[in-house]
Amino acid sequence: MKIFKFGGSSVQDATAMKRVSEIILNHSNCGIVVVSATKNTTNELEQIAKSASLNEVNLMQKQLESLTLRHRAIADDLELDIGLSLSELESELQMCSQSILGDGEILPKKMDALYSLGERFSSLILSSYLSIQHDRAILLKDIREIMITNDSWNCASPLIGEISQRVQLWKPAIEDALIVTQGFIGSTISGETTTLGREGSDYSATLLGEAFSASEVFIWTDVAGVATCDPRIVPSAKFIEQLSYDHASRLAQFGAKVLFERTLEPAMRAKFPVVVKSTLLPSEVGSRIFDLPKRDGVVGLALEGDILSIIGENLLSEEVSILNNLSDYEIYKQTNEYVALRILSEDIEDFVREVHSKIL
Ligand SMILES: Nc1ncnc2c1ncn2[C@@H]1O[C@H](COP(=O)(O)OP(=O)(O)O)[C@@H](O)[C@H]1O
Ligand SMILES: N[C@@H](CC(=O)OP(=O)(O)O)C(=O)O
Repeated sequence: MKIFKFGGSSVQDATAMKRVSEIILNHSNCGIVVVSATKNTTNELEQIAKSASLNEVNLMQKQLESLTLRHRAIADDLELDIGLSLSELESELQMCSQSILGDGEILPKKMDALYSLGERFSSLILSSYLSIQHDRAILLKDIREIMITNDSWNCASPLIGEISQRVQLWKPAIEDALIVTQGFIGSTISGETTTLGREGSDYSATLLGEAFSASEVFIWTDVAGVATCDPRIVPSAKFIEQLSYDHASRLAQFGAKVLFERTLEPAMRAKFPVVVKSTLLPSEVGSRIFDLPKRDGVVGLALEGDILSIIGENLLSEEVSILNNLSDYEIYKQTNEYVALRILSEDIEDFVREVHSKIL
């Protein structure tokens, strides 16, 4: 059984949802679909919380209206008859926002309750669309039934033992239906909503992969895999077809936003591959991350603020000496596995392109 995770960019509008449906149709061995909130929704929920906390009621109402209208428009474009279910979520959205009104600050616990609406809207819309497009039974499930975490609001840690017990509840359903559920969100043992950290839906998917002994977890996104650097910064960056868990983890940890930094922990424990693919170009091979033996040399670059990390294996030699020809940086940290530079140049992205062209 495979698990597919679709990020916010992959479900951003009706056209994107149709693409997702097509991909699922072409993969009958997909058993669980994990979905993120539609693109930008989680940021918008943060803006709503901010307006509420500052008691800016009119602004908050405008922001709420725009978010709900956007989701209604996607549902209309897909010709879905889910007005009542959307109304229920909209009421909860109002309630969660009202609960923050005038607080003067955003309490992390209240933010988690509000955050959860993003993934619950997108999963409702996607599952409803899949139900009318597919012959297979489609079941929308609330991941909070099984994704049990501690109460570190906004960046909760999963309770693996608890999750592995709770998945038994879903096992009969998986026999007969394709399950659609939410990434990012979870629940404490006592039933209060938590989240795994911004961008955490990748982690939700691999945690489910571990709990359900999935054969593979696919992360479907807007790029054709993990590249040697963020393609938005370095358009000539190459997609890496095969990567070790360690190298992919390090790229993620040092800023490669394509994967949430803890994504590969469950995959390493349970030893299943994680495949990163593009929803826009599904026929491209993508990147396969597995127990690949390590090879010496540079694997890729990751940028976080003004820190550029060169990731690889046995890096102390020639590769890094190339940097001697460059100015405008200082070595921040250097190990066998990575070299982190603080970029002093005004044009950070230009510096990254230069390093990439010399080193990869
Ligand atoms: N090394 C990298 N390889 C591929 N993409 C990267 C890398 N580093 C950063 N990215 C960025 O990650 C983005 C995909 O992540 P994200 O925006 O979170 O997608 P999603 O909406 O699918 O969750 C890409 O559009 C790309 O700009
Ligand atoms: N919606 C959440 C979780 C997430 O992982 O989103 P995405 O898959 O679009 O990066 C966020 O934006 O933080």
